[in-house]
Amino acid sequence: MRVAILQMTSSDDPEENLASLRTMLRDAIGQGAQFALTPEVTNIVSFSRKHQEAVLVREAQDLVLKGLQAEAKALDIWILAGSLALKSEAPETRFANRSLLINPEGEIEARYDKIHMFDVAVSAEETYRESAGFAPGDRAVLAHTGIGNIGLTICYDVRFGYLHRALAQAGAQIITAPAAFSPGTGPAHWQPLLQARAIETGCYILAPAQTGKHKASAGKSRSTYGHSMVVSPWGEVLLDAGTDAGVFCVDIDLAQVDEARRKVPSLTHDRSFEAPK
Ligand SMILES: O=C(O)CNC(=O)[C@H](CS)NC(=O)CCC(=O)C(=O)O
Repeated sequence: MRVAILQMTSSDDPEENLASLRTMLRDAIGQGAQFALTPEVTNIVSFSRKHQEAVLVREAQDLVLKGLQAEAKALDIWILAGSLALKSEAPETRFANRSLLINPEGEIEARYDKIHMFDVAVSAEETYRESAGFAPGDRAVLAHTGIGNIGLTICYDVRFGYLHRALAQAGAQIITAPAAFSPGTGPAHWQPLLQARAIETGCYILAPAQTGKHKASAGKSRSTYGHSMVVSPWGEVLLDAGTDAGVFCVDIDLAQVDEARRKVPSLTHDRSFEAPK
């Protein structure tokens, strides 16, 4: 199967982002892709709560999602909307950071709300408090599909290996890890974390990322690390997309999942042990 990783520099305008998605999806089809994946917060990168409140809507009303569903059907392709920022159902007033898997009929096969919130002070200049704006999910999601068993994760989740282990032990062959990784942590952490998750689980890791300097939104600008990746179940980096936006295709073969797990069956070697005191 050929997968297309759509590396983007999303702006704070969902319509503009949908327009560039349409162009990139045609490029992906031209390259023969059967599954296209977009980064975290594909529909909007903005640090302004006020702006997000003004433009974001609930899942059922979201035009980027509707647009992607129409494209999936028209182009006969699977699409992972890595994540969309969406309004939640009342009484929750924070947004949802939701990953949605769309099949070639344009139907939503699976949805996952990011579980781990990025509440981190990387440095004095670079701090994040995702849980102020987004409500965390509390359910791991594994989609059994015609193109494999796909476990959904988002960005900061990459640091929580127990989630990936649970997905793999439930049958995942592919784990998706869309991201808007921070420039402060990316250089040291992004690639080794993805490789570790691949090696521990024997899964393909597909990690489409936001990249570059995003247009200032309400006076606040933001940069993301880029370097979208595909990592094999053996832990080899099959794609490092660098820092330019674009469409990057890689062929994957799910037989490699069985092969990696046959060589090192660590997923089946869990032991229970007394907790440390
Ligand atoms: O705020 C939004 O618009 C959407 N959410 C994000 O971009 C989130 C929280 S700020 N980013 C991450 O999780 C980066 C994790 C990371 O960089 C690390 O683990 O080092």
